[in-house]
Amino acid sequence: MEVLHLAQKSDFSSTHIPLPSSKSESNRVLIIDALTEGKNQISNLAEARDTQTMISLLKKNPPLYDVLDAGTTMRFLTAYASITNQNKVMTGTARMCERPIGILVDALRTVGAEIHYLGVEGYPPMAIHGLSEQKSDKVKIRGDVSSQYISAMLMIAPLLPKGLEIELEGKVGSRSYIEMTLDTMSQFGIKYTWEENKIKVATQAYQPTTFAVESDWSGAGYWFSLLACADSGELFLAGLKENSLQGDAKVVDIMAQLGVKSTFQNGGVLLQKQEVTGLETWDFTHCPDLAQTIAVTCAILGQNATFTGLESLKIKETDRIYALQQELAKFNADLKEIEPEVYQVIPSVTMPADVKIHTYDDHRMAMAFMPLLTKTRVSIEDPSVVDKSYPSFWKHCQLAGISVLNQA
Ligand SMILES: O=C(O)C1=C[C@@H](OP(=O)(O)O)[C@@H](O)[C@H](O)C1
Ligand SMILES: C=C(OP(=O)(O)O)C(=O)O
Repeated sequence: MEVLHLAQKSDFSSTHIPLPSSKSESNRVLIIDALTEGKNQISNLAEARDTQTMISLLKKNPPLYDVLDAGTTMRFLTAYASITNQNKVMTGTARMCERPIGILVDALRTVGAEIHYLGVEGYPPMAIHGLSEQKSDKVKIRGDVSSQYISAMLMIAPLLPKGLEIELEGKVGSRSYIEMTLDTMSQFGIKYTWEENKIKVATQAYQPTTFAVESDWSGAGYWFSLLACADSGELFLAGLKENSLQGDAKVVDIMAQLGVKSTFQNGGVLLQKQEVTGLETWDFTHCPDLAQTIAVTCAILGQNATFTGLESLKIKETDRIYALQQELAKFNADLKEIEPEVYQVIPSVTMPADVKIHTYDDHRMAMAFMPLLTKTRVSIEDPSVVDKSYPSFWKHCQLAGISVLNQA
């Protein structure tokens, strides 16, 4: 297995990081663009594998949509293939076939799509035979498993002959991603209402528009974390906006408590060190992709923070709770469940002279543990795992002056 060695370093003076674009925004505009038959001017699409897979599947339109490990690509294309009345087989990596999709399939079947499971009920692979007639204009979707099912239904809603009312049932997680979907749809001229737990979208046409994808706030988080853990320095993150569509922009507020000051300027954010005030508790329900980043930062900084809202982490690229516990233990830290669904970060008291991080086929495991290099020598197994969202991540580490040594 390939392993990357990162030398210890703790000063990052004036580095400019040309962040990659957001894969979440990219995958939404690609679906909307396909539904408006490509009359839009879209720029800054993500280099992320999840987005490149979406581009290639939409362009080549093969009978088998193999999305690899991309959750949004799987969920959004399942709805897209249904509304465009195509016969498709949807599949992905072994892990993708363990990530549930039954809630979306049930919603699509309710509106009239014909979908069959080819393996285990409720999970990919599935065969889609399209949606020839709309059976219902109302669906109920539980909100506590994945918001991607709701986003997928929302993006096809304007094209349904009778429009769609989605009733969100129970607790709604990753709400910021539903808002991102609706905000993006608005930019393409779509009107909707969201009152209490009902979102209504009438039949209407997407209007061609110009859309520039913003840099990725989830990817930005690793640089905030690096500076939080460093002794000194300054980093500039390019292409981030103060009024972002992305919920992970919350990292600004979290990191303000963990010693990083953010100043929006020159089309990006300047990060500077400031005093750590301490992060006591944080609810990650609406920004789950920041959880690994903040857990590792707290473990390194000696912060006993309490985390909630981690329920969805177990069904992502890997079981991220288990993966975090295993890897934090390598430098004597932990993420301990102190009561059901309440976790406490137990920080490291003694740091080994080197730590080897296993990455569990999860890009965020590789990137979240990178800041450990401020305290010790780090090696990262299977470093190309970052390609899912941030293929230039290790090059950007080199830009920051980190010595990165690749070994087979
Ligand atoms: O809609 C999106 O772009 C995403 C929604 C979130 O997933 P869940 O809704 O499954 O939590 C997030 O974790 C994922 O990285 C991207
Ligand atoms: C969970 C993620 O992605 P997805 O669900 O789209 O595979 C992620 O990028 O952290």
